[in-house]
Amino acid sequence: MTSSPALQARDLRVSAGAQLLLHGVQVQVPAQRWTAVVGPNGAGKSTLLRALAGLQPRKAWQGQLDLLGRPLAAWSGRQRARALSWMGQNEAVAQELCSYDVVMLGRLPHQAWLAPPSAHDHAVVRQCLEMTQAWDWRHRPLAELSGGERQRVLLARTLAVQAQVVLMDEPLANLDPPHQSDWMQTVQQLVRQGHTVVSVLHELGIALQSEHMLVMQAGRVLHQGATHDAATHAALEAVFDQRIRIRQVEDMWMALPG
Ligand SMILES: Nc1ncnc2c1ncn2[C@@H]1O[C@H](COP(=O)(O)OP(=O)(O)OP(=O)(O)O)[C@@H](O)[C@H]1O
Repeated sequence: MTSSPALQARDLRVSAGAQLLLHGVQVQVPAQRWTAVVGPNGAGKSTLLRALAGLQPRKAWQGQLDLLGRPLAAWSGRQRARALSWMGQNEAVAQELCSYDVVMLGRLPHQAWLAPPSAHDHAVVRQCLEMTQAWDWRHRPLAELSGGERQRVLLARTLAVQAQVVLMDEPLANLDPPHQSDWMQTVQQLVRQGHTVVSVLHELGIALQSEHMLVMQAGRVLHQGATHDAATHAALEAVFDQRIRIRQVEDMWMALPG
């Protein structure tokens, strides 16, 4: 790894009551790269992502978590909200808010207490809604939108933070294939601009286009490394019980039925 990692977990244990969900994992997320977190249902992907985002209650985890080279605890809430943006799975967002206002929530870490949004905030919100092709329904409340439309508004909100590190849990849920492809291009653009992106993905075809991969199973990180390494492909095949095969088809890595 050439520069220091954007996110680092050392001997990270996360528990829920008496149950251990993550068993002392070591993770290094390279800066300015796209990392995909993959593995079967219940492997601990969301649990890990939430911990890296600092969203696990303090009593639920042990170990060390660093964001951009500093312990998470050393960041103020506001600093962290600017440096790291988060898109969760089935997030509770006020359904009565119109899409525009939902995306404006992404600008909160940049605004002074009770200050109205600046012209720049409005420009960023517009740009992000246009990027995810959600501008047309900016006046509609979230409750009225389809699953995919809603997801694109939430993606726009995540982008509106303009954070250095962007974490997304199953961002492709409900997106149709063209919008999945758009999402991938947005991520690649973010990385070209110097951002770090980490996404939990079940869509292995898309995950295989990432640069770095964390392969999880049963609360452990079985493997982490360059997505195109043979060892990463072997780990992927192993965690899915050899029921998939990773093959290159016309210059593109794909997951095929085993
Ligand atoms: N609050 C909780 N209390 C008890 N068990 C939990 C809790 N949160 C998660 N778990 C369990 O921890 C394990 C990992 O859950 P997690 O959501 O991290 O998995 P995942 O890899 O993201 O799964 P999926 O692909 O199905 O979304 C699962 O077995 C889940 O049931």
